[in-house]
Formats: sequence, structure tokens, C-alpha cells
Amino acid sequence: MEEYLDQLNESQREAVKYNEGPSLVIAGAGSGKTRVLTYKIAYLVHLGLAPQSILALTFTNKAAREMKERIAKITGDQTARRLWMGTFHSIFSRILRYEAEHIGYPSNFTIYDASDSKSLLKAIIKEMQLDDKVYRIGMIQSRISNAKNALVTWKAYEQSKELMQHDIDSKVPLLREIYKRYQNRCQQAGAMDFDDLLLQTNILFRDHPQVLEKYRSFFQFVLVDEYQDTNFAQHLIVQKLCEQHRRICVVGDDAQSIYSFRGANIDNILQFKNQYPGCRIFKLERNYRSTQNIVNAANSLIHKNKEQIFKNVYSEKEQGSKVRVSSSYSDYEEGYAVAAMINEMRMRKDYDYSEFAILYRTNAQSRILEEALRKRGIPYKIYGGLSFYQRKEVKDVISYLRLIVNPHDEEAFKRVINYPSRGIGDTTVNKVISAATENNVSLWTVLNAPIDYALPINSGTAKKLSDFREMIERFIQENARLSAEEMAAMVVKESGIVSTLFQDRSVEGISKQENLQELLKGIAEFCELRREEGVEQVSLADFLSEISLLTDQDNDKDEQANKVTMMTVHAAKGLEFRNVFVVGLEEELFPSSMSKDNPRAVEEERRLFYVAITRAEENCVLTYAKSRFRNGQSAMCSPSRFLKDIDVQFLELPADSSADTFAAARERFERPAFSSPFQQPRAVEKEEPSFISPVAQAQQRQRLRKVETATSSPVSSSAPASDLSGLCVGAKVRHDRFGEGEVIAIEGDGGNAKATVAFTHFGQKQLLLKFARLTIIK
Ligand SMILES: Nc1ncnc2c1ncn2[C@@H]1O[C@H](COP(=O)(O)OP(=O)(O)OP(=O)(O)O)[C@@H](O)[C@H]1O
Ligand SMILES: [Mg+2]
Repeated sequence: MEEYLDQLNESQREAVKYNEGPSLVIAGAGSGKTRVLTYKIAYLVHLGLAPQSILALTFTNKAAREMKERIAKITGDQTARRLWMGTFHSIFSRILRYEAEHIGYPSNFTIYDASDSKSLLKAIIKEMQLDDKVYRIGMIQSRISNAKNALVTWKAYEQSKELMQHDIDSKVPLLREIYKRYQNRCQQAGAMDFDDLLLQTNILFRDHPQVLEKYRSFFQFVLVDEYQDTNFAQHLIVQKLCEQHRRICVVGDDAQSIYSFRGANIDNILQFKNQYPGCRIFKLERNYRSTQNIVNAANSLIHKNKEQIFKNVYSEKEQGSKVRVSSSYSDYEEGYAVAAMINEMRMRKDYDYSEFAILYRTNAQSRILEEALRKRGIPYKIYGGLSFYQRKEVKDVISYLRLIVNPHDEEAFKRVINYPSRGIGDTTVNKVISAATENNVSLWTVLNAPIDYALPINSGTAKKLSDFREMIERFIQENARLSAEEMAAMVVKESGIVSTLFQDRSVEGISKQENLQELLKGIAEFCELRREEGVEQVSLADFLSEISLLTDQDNDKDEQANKVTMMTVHAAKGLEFRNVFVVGLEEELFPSSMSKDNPRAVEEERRLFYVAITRAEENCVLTYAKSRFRNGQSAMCSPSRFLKDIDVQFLELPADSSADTFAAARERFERPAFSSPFQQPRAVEKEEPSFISPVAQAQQRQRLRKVETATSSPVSSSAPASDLSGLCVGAKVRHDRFGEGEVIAIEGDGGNAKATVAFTHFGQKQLLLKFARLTIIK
């Protein structure tokens, strides 16, 4: 019965079978940590532990799903389904729904997503008449979030002298008042934001020992994946559940701790053995994911970090290709080069598109890459960015559904009170909000008794408000007997959404209609799935709680599709692909400009790069561009310092830089910024991406030209190389991308002729005339 354990190596098997106390598996990427966790769960079930008494916490819903599928293969479906397995947020939101009454929330509480929180904060800052350039939403949101993840409630915040001083020093003395109002408003609306799910669980366990006791004895075994990225709030929940029975197993890798900006604390894993004296520590050394070259390249990189637990990681797979470094002239060319390489690699070996991933540091990089893939006809899917449920037309419908389940939901209320337009203007809505705030009640409560709350409105407006209220009440009544899909169909019809949306015959309008249909289809499929699981009446509340916790990594509408995956490195944690491109390896981008001067932050960026490289099984390509369009202008960039951290013997460098010249460039990088060869104004020299065969290069050049003539993107031009015979120093010229400027020097001749031009908006650039496509204007 235990033959599945043969699929593990000796150290993994030992870690799985150890069952005499707390254990920690700490090991490098790809060494089978997640696999150990998965098999350990199956093993525990075989030992006789009831599956519902096992709690397994993962970093994404996707990881939980994959683990469950794997376990189901060993233990059977029925068993796997009963496990408590999911992200911290999804598991504890479930528990909070059962226990909501203890902490003053309704069990049908709404979960505010980041944009709901933002919208509420915006409203509060406006009501308090604060300057939103000083009280910047993003900053306020992250400071409140950090406070919550450190378990600082608004009351504790208000009483803390240190925090008060910190706020005064950073010129936002009223932050604590914002936090207080925000929290009160969430409470009035019966809503929790993501961070509340962890904070409120902690409050629940702290203030209600009998509840804690119940879950302590309920969860007989607790397992946590990616433990290095837990924050204080998560860490404490786990500790509370396990400190008595000590049946806990966590796995992680300090070298992959990449979420400190969200309060993750690497000490949680480093201190584990002190917290659970006598705990067994298992180390796994063999990497099963990647070729030797990839593992060695990643090792040589991470060893540059000062703070780390030393680990020996090796691969017994083939040596494989070296990690390739490719440079491009610009971010646009980087995109084309990646697309060309994907096609080339597919020609050489029969890879599916789904076996490629493009990883970037920031979501903003995806647009240019997408454009390049689209032009090459390469199918792709993007994780993160604006998810389906964030699109306006989809979120509008969802807001109706949220209001039906919880009519006190303020953000949902504000979205739909005048959508579709029913003549209820902002002035009226603001009156409702003021009355609600003054009386500490929800907007819905005011709507139900406008006279009691002395709402200053005329009879016409009063009628419109009461029509809206009646409609929502009717929906609420129907919701008691209809399924989620029937309810959604009724809402879009009777609220007037369908007739409003379907009047719009523009391309945009049609795409909105399609999204609406897609949403209805999604709800129907969800109901169908639940019915198959035996749920008779699938409620709206079920559907909403399912979608409210989808994370960036869960955009799996076309998970099975044969498409290239595009995502941030953060989102790629724990995943693996045969071929990985890590793009934008430039200073100011990777490491990011925010981290570059802070040694600890640079170490975290280096860990992030380590995560990126170690996703690759067979091929890993690292690319950088020499110029990139950022903040409205094209700027020169230098290759990332991390490229020189990798031992050169595991790299294949660009054709334009032999190992030596590359090393020289890297050395120069250490000197003042302007001395880097890549920062000199060598702007428009074209360079082909490296290591593509000459034939492919020629084809690519031809295709690039075709693409350039076919598009109107800022980098391209439809003008053929111009007649520059009259070009002289002092001439006024126009360039497609850089605009107007004056020639200040000309040197070289024939194909090598270059002009130095001082552009009005882009500064001085040296241009290779055969490519530059300048027009003389004076
Ligand atoms: N003993 C083994 N035999 C065969 N394949 C294995 C073995 N152990 C792990 N693998 C495979 O190696 C790959 C990496 O394993 P896994 O994802 O569990 O590593 P990990 O340590 O969790 O990596 P990460 O640090 O990136 O999360 C997976 O494809 C896994 O199935
Ligand atoms: Mg893993």
C-alpha cells in the first residue's frame, strides 16, 4: 500500500515518514519540498488520520488544487476532497464565516478586494478634505495593510506614541484617523479586506479561547508550504493551532523569501527550531527540476547573498545548455527577440507553447511583450494584471450580486445605485453617505428609513431611491429560492443592465456584452460543478466567496490551453516550465530602482532572480535591453548587476560581447553610472539578438522591417531611410521616436556615418544614419 513512497528519494522518504514531532524541511528550489508535503499528507491518511483533520496551507489556490489532484491519485477522490487545503486567506475566511458572530460580523460578510479598499480610502480622504498628493492612496493602503499584518488594530494604532510620531515625521499625522474611519466603515458594511481575514482570525483566537480550542483539536496535523513567505499574522495563527499538539511540518527555502514588502518575515523559518524545541530538520539536496547548468548558474548567483543558510544543491539531470544571455537595442526589440527565440526553439524541438514562460519584474513590462507575441501569432496567457472579475462591466454585475447577499456592502452599493442610470446623482449619494457616517450606520440602513435619518431630498429623488430599494429587496427575496445562476440572469435583466449594454454596438460595447455572457456562463458552470459534488441549491454566497479570493496566480480560465505563460517573477513561485525567459535584466528594473541602494533590498531582489532562474527545467534565457521606454521617454539602461553574479562558465553570452568584453562592461558598471558603455548615447544602433542562426537572423530582420512598416508603434516608422545629403551641423531634424532636434556633430562616412543630435525632449543622442530615418526640417 505504500508503493507510492518509492517515488521519493531516501531523504524525502525520511521526511515524509517522520512523525514524532515538529519538522522543518529546508531546501533549495526544485528539490521536492512541495512533493514531500504532498506525499506526507497521503501518508498521514494511510496512517489513519481523518482527512478532514489535516490542514494544509499553500501559497496559491492553484498550488492547493494541484496538490489535491496529486493526493487524489494516491488516496482516491473522496479522501482528497475532505482535506482542509488552501491558502491562508481561503481557509480562514471559511472559518470566519462559521464564527463571525463572535467578532461582530455577519456570516455573509463581503470580502473587499484591493480596488474596493482603494475606493473606500479615496472616499474617506476626500471626506476629510485631505490633500491626496500628501495622503497618497497607495501609500496609505500599504501602511494600513502593514499595520494589520503586524496585528496592530486601529485602536492599538491610535494609542501608539511611536506610530503617531512616525506619521508626523512622514507628514501624514491623520493616518490613524483614516485607519479608524476605514475600519469602522468596513464594519458598518459587513466587509473585511484581505488583511482582515488574517487579523480577525487572530482576534477570534485571542479573544475566544473556546473557539481556538475547538480548532486546535479539530486540526490534528498542520502543514505549510513556502513557509519563508509567511508574515507575522499567518505565523501566529499556525503557532496558536499547533503549540500544544506540535503536529506540524513546514517546508521552505530562505533563499526564496521574496515577499518582505508584504510583511513576510524570513525569521519565521529561521526561528522555527527555537520555537519548536526538538524539531527535526530535513535537508534535501538533489534538484529534480533543472539541468546541471541551470542549477549551477542559480547556485553561483545566490551564493553572492550574505544572509543565507548554506545549502548544497545539485542536479543529476543532463548538463544541458548554458543559460543564455541576450541583449537587444530596445525594449521593443527585446520583445521581438523573445518571440523569435520561441519560434526558433519550437522549430528545433517540438515544444508546446505551454512549455514556455516569460517572467518579468513588473506587470508594466507585459504590454510590449504581448505586442511582439501577437504579431508573431504566438498564443499567450497573462497571469495578474486586470483580472476578468475586475473589468468594469463584470464588476458592476458582481456588485449587484454582492448587494443581494449583503445589502450593507458600501462599495457595491455605490457602484450600482445609479447603474444603469436611474437619475440618482452624486449629490444624492453623498447625502446618503453623510447621513450614514454621522449615524454610524450603513448606506442601506439610511435608504430604508430616509425620513428617520432626515435625508434632505425632494419627493422625486425619494421616489427614485425607494424604487431602487424595492428592486434590491425583491432580489433578496428571490435569492432565498433561486440558484446563483437563476439569480444572476434575473438581475442582469431586471436591473436594466442587459438593455443598456446591448444598445451599444461599438466594438467596445460588443466586447462588454461578451464579458457579461462569459460571466453568466461562469456562474452556470460553477453551479454545475457544485451539483456534481452533491450540493443541491448552489447559492450566490457560495459563488461570491469562491471568486473573492482569486489571486493573481489563479487566472486559470485557460489553464489547459496551449499558450505561452506570462507572469511576474513573484507569481511564478513554486511553478516550473521547460523553457523560461527572464526579461528586463537591467539596473533600475531588476533590481528595481527602489531597492538598488539598500543592501537588504538588493539581497531580496537577488533571491527573486534566483526564484526566476530556478523555474526552468531545460532552457533558461536572460534578456536585457540597452534602452527602454519609461516614464514617457526612452532611457539608456545598463545590464543588471545580477548578470555578473552568475559564474560565467554557466553562461552563453551575447554574440556582441565575448566573455572578456562582457566582463569589461561589467567592471565598468562598478564605476560612476555615465561611464558604462551602455549609457553612452549610442542610441539607434541596431543589434540583432544573439545566438540565433544567421539565416534566422536574416529572416528576423526582414520580419522586423515588415512589422515596423505595418504598425504605428512609437518605435517604428513607415518612412524609408531618408535622403540626408543636406545634413550638416546645425540642421534641424525630426526623428520618429525622439521628435525634433538639432544636429551638433557628424562623424564617419558611408554605412558608418553617425550624427549626434540634441533632441528637444530626449536630450543628446548619437544615431547611426543608415538606420535613423531622420527628416531634415530646416
Ligand atoms: N524523488 C523524485 N523523483 C522524481 N521527481 C521528483 C522527485 N522529487 C521531486 N521531483 C520533481 O521535481 C520537481 C520539483 O519538485 P517540487 O516542486 O516539489 O520542488 P520544490 O522544492 O517544492 O521547489 P520550489 O522551491 O521551486 O517550490 C517536480 O516536478 C517534482 O515532481
Ligand atoms: Mg515548492
